[in-house]
Amino acid sequence: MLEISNLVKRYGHDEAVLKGLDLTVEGNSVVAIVGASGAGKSTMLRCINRLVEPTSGSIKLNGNELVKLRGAALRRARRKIGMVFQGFNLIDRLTVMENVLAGRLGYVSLYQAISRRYPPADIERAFSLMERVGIAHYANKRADELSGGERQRVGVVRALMQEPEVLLADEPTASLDPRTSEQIMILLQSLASELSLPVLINIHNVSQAKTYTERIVGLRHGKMIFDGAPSDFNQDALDAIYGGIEAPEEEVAEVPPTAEGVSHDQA
Ligand SMILES: Nc1ncnc2c1ncn2[C@@H]1O[C@H](COP(=O)(O)OP(=O)(O)OP(=O)(O)O)[C@@H](O)[C@H]1O
Repeated sequence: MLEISNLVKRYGHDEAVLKGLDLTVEGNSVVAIVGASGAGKSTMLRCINRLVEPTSGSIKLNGNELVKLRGAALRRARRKIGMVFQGFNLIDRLTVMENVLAGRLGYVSLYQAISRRYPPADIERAFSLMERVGIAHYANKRADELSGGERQRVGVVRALMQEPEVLLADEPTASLDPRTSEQIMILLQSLASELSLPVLINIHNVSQAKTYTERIVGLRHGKMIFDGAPSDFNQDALDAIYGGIEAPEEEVAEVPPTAEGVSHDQA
């Protein structure tokens, strides 16, 4: 379980970007974080894995306070936080398997990593996860030979190799075409349930948030102004979050796409 209490982040002397956020996410839940550009979505995710230092507040993962951790304790805690990125963050010249095994870097010794002598259990886990997401046949391909959707599956498997207790996804579908985006959202949804993993997804596409997550958190100027079920995310909520700032283009569609129209083959 992830418990965020009164989280504040101020960059330098500027106005706070996060103004006292409270959010609790249980295992299995897929939560979409929506909000206009600059609302603080990425800052919030980055505070959780401490890529950004929170100014104050508390972030607990399964009871362990993350905010005060330093050095080795912070590195150990970070292993439990998987991250999936918009731009995939793969090493292009390495194979899919090598990229996936990079998810174990927090666990193996420097010697094992440099000599690529990962324990057999890591290799087995890598294959089984790659099979699960449909990329096992690409194990020896260079990462830059894959399509965007395949590359994001590599990114997801690499994050899962960490045996995370929470998965954070920062705009994981923003670089993908609509159909591939939907497949990745379905994959994240299924994995959350299979692995009892809380998943937080920063997403601009409100239609996808409504279709593929079970809870939407809306930020505006660093404050949470909506927290509820997708069915309650109505025009008033949209106006409150985006009113006067921007109209997310996907909301032009009157009817959000439903899961029925999407292939579940690879989910
Ligand atoms: N390293 C930084 N130093 C100073 N200000 C920053 C830094 N990172 C982000 N900000 C500011 O914090 C605010 C929130 O940014 P953040 O990236 O968290 O928003 P966001 O909701 O994720 O936006 P987007 O959807 O465009 O990614 C913005 O005003 C941004 O300029």
